[in-house]
Amino acid sequence: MTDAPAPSAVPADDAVPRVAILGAGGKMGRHAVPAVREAAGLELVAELGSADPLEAILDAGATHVLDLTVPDVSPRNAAFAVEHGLHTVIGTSGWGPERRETLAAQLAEHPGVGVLIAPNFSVGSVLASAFAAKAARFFESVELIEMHHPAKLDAPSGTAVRTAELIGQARREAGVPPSPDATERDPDGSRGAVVDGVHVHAVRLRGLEAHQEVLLGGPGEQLVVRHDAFDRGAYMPGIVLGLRTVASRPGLTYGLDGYLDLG
Ligand SMILES: NC(=O)C1=CN([C@@H]2O[C@H](COP(=O)(O)OP(=O)(O)OC[C@H]3O[C@@H](n4cnc5c(N)ncnc54)[C@H](OP(=O)(O)O)[C@@H]3O)[C@@H](O)[C@H]2O)C=CC1
Ligand SMILES: O=C(O)C1=N[C@H](C(=O)O)C[C@H](O)C1
Repeated sequence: MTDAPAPSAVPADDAVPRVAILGAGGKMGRHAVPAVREAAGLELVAELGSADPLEAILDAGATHVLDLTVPDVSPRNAAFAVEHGLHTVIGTSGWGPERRETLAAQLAEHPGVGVLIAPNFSVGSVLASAFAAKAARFFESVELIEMHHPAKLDAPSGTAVRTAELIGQARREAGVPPSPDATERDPDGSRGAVVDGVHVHAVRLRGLEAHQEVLLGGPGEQLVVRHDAFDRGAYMPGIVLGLRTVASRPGLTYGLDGYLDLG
């Protein structure tokens, strides 16, 4: 089984994170269960699904929660975990600014509790988003295409939103004007969603897993930053890293890049 890609201290025995996985029977959960079970310095104490009460987390003596559920229930799960002083790693999508603000406010009342919201656990994806953000100020135009399997519940993807936010911030800080666009008429929304000034297009296609392209355009040239996740194994090292690290980072961390030394 894969292990964490970046160095992170394996805690002493008395501080071994005791992990409850919410959504253990889902596509992500089914990979995360063996990954957590086999990771040095982590103990898996509960595998929970939608039929289980959240109190089962406490009954199992968990110190950490890994949320891999659905956008509608993830905020309720996180609020329960924080209320009970449990460090929490969230992979579920749908954590927009309002939800993050609410959670940060709750965390302020529970100093010492750490929460990581990781829109993407894949180190390659996190790097692709960082590269795109770094490049964004050098190009007039930027648009994003995210492509996923058709079972995905939300659009645009959490990764696309996070990437667009990073790009938007980089362009704002550099004083880059909006991408040029002469569109006058778009009754059917063909130009996609606009997230932080970035047009985001979502594709749902049988055969795909999780893919993203950031298109950056300047006079006479294009740079494409693309990432492909072919298998959910791509996310497991990031999950293990998150679980090993979250207790040492009180408060809210948004993005696995917060735990990676990207410079
Ligand atoms: N951050 C990242 O790197 C990644 C994030 N994701 C995100 O993770 C989430 C899960 O994805 P995926 O595994 O593909 O989705 P699935 O639909 O396969 O699984 C979701 C699981 O959530 C469970 N669930 C629903 N409600 C509850 C509840 N109240 N308590 C506990 N469990 C519940 C369901 O359990 P049951 O079967 O019992 O109903 C189901 O097994 C999505 O939001 C997805 O976008 C996906 C890939 C990577
Ligand atoms: O649902 C998925 O599959 C994925 N969801 C996450 C997202 O919304 O960004 C991460 C990855 O894209 C796979």
